[in-house]
Amino acid sequence: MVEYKVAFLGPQGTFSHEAASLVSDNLVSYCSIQSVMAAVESGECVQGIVPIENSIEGPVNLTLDSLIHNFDLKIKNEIVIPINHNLLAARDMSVDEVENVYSHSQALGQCQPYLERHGITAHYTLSTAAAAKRVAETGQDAAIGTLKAAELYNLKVIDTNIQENFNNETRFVVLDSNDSPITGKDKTSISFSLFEDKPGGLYEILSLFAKNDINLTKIESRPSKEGLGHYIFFIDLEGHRLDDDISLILKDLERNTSFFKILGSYPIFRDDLFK
Ligand SMILES: O=C(O)C(=O)C[C@]1(C(=O)O)C=C[C@@H](O)C=C1
Repeated sequence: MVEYKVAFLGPQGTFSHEAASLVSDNLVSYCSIQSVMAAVESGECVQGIVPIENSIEGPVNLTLDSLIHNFDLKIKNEIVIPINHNLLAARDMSVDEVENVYSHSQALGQCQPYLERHGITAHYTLSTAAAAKRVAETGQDAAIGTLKAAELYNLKVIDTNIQENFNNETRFVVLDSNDSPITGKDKTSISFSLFEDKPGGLYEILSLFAKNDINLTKIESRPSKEGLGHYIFFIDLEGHRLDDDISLILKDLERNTSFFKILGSYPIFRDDLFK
């Protein structure tokens, strides 16, 4: 456990809080993903924990976009935790009495079939715990959130495990001003844009990894915000940016792309990493 301050998406009782608790006891809550990142960039906190992807809903776009366009932070670690969603309300009621539910967009997405089945209307909040807090304060409607949030905000648990499937996991990243040294079991996250839209453009880049037997664990694209048809690609690969073969490929990639940013090298998540 580290002593320095670590920022997380709050308030208390979010899934980000659960992930951040694995890293530190000295946690500070912020109300948005951008304010977590700003706290690390300004030095207010040494590290920040933000969600980056979910096994049902996919990428957390705000995290990807902010890492590219707004902040210069490095990924120091990844944390994967199982996500079980619960329906919470201020009083005991049956699911069929619930008409409106509040939660984070990712959580609402992960529970969408359940909400549809019960005819419940979804409303967004900045986090699951912000929704729980709102329901506790107004005494109205329901929230989707953690059991910890039910305990903290004194809410009744109306239903449990309401997500679409039982293998729901979210991957969080620990952001810092530096990434991690080589451990031998690492991953590297990079992002880049192609010079031009031409046949085989992305294939040429990907073939650099294939030829060197480097396994890619994720590929994603986001609009570059320069107009339709312009994209930024995000790739996670196995290995460290300082490994000999990977550092050569990354240099080659930098020369052959119009935009290139290394988001960081970090140990591949294992359950025992933070114990
Ligand atoms: O609102 C929370 O509890 C969060 O920590 C955010 C978040 C996310 O953005 O993905 C984290 C995990 C779950 O996937 C749902 C919501």
